[in-house]
Amino acid sequence: MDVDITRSRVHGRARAPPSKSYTHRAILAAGYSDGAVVADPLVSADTRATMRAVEAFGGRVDRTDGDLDVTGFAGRPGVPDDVVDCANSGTTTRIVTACAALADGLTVLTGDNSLRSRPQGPLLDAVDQLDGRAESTRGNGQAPLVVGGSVAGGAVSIPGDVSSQYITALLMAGAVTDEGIDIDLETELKSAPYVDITLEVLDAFGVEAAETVAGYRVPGGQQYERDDPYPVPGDFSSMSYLLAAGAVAADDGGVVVAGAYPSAQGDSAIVDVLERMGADISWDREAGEITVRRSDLSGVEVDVGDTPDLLPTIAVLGAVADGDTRIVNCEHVRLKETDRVRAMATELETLGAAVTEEPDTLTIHGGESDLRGATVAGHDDHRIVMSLAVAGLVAEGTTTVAGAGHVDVSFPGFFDVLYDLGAELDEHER
Ligand SMILES: O=C(O)C1=C[C@@H](OP(=O)(O)O)[C@@H](O)[C@H](O)C1
Ligand SMILES: C=C(OP(=O)(O)O)C(=O)O
Repeated sequence: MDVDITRSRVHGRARAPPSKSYTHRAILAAGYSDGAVVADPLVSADTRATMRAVEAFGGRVDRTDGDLDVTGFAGRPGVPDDVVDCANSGTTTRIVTACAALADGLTVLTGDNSLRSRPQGPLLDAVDQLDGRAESTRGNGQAPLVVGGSVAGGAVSIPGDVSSQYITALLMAGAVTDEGIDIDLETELKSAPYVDITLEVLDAFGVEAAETVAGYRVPGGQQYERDDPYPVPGDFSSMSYLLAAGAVAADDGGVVVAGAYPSAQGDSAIVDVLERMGADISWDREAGEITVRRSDLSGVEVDVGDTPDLLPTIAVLGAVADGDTRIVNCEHVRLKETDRVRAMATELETLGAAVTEEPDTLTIHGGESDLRGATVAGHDDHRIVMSLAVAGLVAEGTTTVAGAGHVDVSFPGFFDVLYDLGAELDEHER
């Protein structure tokens, strides 16, 4: 599917979808337990991959009244009957790899083209250090993967600058090993708030884990337990597109985004970034509502070490702002569904923006008058698609975003929400 977006104004109220990161963790935590209910989950292509994995390990996931009723495998994942398809989801691949290392037999994991080009080597190496078996079938550190080995716990040393999901995966699996897992970080940890989300979800399921001087430690022999339904908060990465749309294209009362309660999500930093750029934005934390009105934006420097998923949104804001926006510490953002630094540089240039790309920095030399509608590639990446759709609201004429259906990965209904806010858009098959 492609989407044509014509320059238009937006206003009104929208609700953020539930958090993808919390939903993945809650589904797997419930899988590690006897069973639990995940309330108000994100049901999207990525979280469906995690549901499939829990079922492959012997659990069951039923949808009841919008909740997920998960029957768990009680800390003992079975050997799947078939290959586990992680589709486009890096999170699923990592948390399922560590879970598969507990099973008494082998699991084969694969996914789509993008997923099969993402780095898994450090996690495979960690499983190896724990005396498990973890191999890339092509020997290139990428999926398809073969994993197993009844890992009993131990100590691992792992880089922190490739993906925090390796740490999340080891902490979640380590709790049900005999010995627990000690994680020694070889480098600075990127995307660190995502490990905080993991610790929060573990705690909510009665599992203890903590930061140490060298990294993290999770004691073994624990049980995941949760009596009350686990409530998933709203997703700040998804909110970033709606807030950006309000900041660059709102009229009347602006855009109000509901479901914005404080949580461990680093991506709530989008509020601070917009404020620093000069946006008229206010966050009522108790009501869980953020209101943003259109204002003149100025370029700023943003370090995305903790918040890689905000890069496409900030890049578009930078293209509309006056002056330079420097997005620094972004090398790990090249390891996502696509190389998002390169993709945003390419597509913003197609729309007429001036951009300088360096290995670890993306600089956008902004100015709204420069953006002109054009056909841009979505790079089969939900975040590239959604951020370019926001650019389409301000680019002169019509912008066509190709491959727009990928929003299903994290924000199904994104274009309906944008349309309801008043965006002039047309979805069509190619
Ligand atoms: O754990 C998570 O839920 C995520 C961690 C981040 O990845 P990295 O840790 O690989 O940077 C982020 O980009 C991804 O969208 C979700
Ligand atoms: C990178 C992302 O997710 P994952 O790593 O789970 O594919 C994302 O949602 O932007």
